Amino acid sequence: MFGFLAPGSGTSVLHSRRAAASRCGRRRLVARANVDVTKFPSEGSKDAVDVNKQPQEYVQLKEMLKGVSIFMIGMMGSGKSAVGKVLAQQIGYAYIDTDEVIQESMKMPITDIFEEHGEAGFRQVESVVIQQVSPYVRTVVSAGGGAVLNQENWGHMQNGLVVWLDPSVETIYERVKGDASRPLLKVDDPKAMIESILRERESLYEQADVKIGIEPEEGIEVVAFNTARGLTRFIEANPPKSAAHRPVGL
Ligand SMILES: Nc1ncnc2c1ncn2[C@@H]1O[C@H](COP(=O)(O)OP(=O)(O)OP(=O)(O)O)[C@@H](O)[C@H]1O
Ligand SMILES: O=C(O)C1=C[C@@H](O)[C@@H](O)[C@H](O)C1
Repeated sequence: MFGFLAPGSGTSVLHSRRAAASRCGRRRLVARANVDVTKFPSEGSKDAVDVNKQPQEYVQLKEMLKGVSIFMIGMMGSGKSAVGKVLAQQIGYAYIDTDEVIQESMKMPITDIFEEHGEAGFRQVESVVIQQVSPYVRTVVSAGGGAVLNQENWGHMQNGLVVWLDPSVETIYERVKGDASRPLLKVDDPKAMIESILRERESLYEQADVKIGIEPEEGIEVVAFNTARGLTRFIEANPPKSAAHRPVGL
């Protein structure tokens, strides 16, 4: 059904009423979620590894990053949390998982959030979390698999470097098939669902600064190492513009 156009707005009255109601619901939901990422780790990892035994890639990456944060994106089960934690530990960064912050803030598991507030409600809280973590430095942020769907999230993630972990559909399925914590995969054919979600999001994941392809036999440590190498190469190819190189007057 179409509504009337509100004068000069280009949006229908019906649509704008709905939008106002949804903004109101959004404010209530976000207030209820009481998101406060400052409760989560923001300092470098306490279990920092022995630098003498550390692979050179991590030492080099840490130096080159100069504190810039890293956002891990990718499908459910791609390894964002597992790999993100290892990477954070190796380079002495803090680690934050947006799914964990959301669950803690809403005091319920993700499946319940989806049931009670729908995927849209979950996405709203997710965006608030991403916005709150975006100014952090020296942090590896594991973003939810669907965080890439929201354009504003991309704006916030541009404060750091974005890494896409990209295993095959088969590998993802093998990792998540026994796990009931992912509401989008509670369907008759989860593998077909993974395929369909990936198809829908692939062009968004492609926007990452660094893409890490993952072979089935590559364990978490190997992928973390490859991620460090990928980031190092990216920074070498795209060195940050230093103040000295900026045109005078800007
Ligand atoms: N390279 C790997 N080799 C073997 N197992 C892995 C690898 N990467 C991740 N896993 C395992 O796969 C499962 C899913 O990984 P993880 O939770 O890190 O994915 P995720 O991308 O954070 O998923 P979600 O977005 O759904 O939270 C975990 O049991 C993890 O230990
Ligand atoms: O890919 C997704 O849309 C999701 C991934 C998980 O990280 C959770 O954020 C949630 O289950 C939704």
